Amino acid sequence: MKIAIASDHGGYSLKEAIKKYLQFRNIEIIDLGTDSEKSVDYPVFGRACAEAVAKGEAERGIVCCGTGIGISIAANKVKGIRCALCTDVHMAEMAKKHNNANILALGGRTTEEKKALDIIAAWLDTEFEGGRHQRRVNMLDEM
Ligand SMILES: O=C(CO)[C@H](O)[C@H](O)[C@H](O)COP(=O)(O)O
Repeated sequence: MKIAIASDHGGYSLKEAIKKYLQFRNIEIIDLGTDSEKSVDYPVFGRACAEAVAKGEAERGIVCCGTGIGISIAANKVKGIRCALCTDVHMAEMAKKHNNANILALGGRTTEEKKALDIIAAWLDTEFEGGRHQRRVNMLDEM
């Protein structure tokens, strides 16, 4: 599996920790920036990650900003993207089971690192349930 990852300055430190975790799991990474804690604009990075997933350059994406809110809004503007901002493991499981979220958003200033990695593990290791949820995902993708 290949995962595209991007953040603004508020999510930079968490992004770097996530990269180490994904490497530990032998997951290939496309790092779309940012490269430091210097202030940047989250829409640029949310869009870059979303476009990489929408074009099939990566199967999934992870985006981080201070809260995860702004960068998830940006990612969800790209057609075909279902970006879920998750603040606990249950939300991450449901984001995959019911929504088949192809991008996960996390807050670098709101979710501590260990919890963020648990959330990522849940999202990666949970299967989409399909069935009635596929119908609803299809409706989302037509919007
Ligand atoms: O987009 C956000 C909130 O919805 C993110 O938290 C940003 O990282 C945040 O807005 C950046 O704020 P800063 O004061 O410019 O560091």
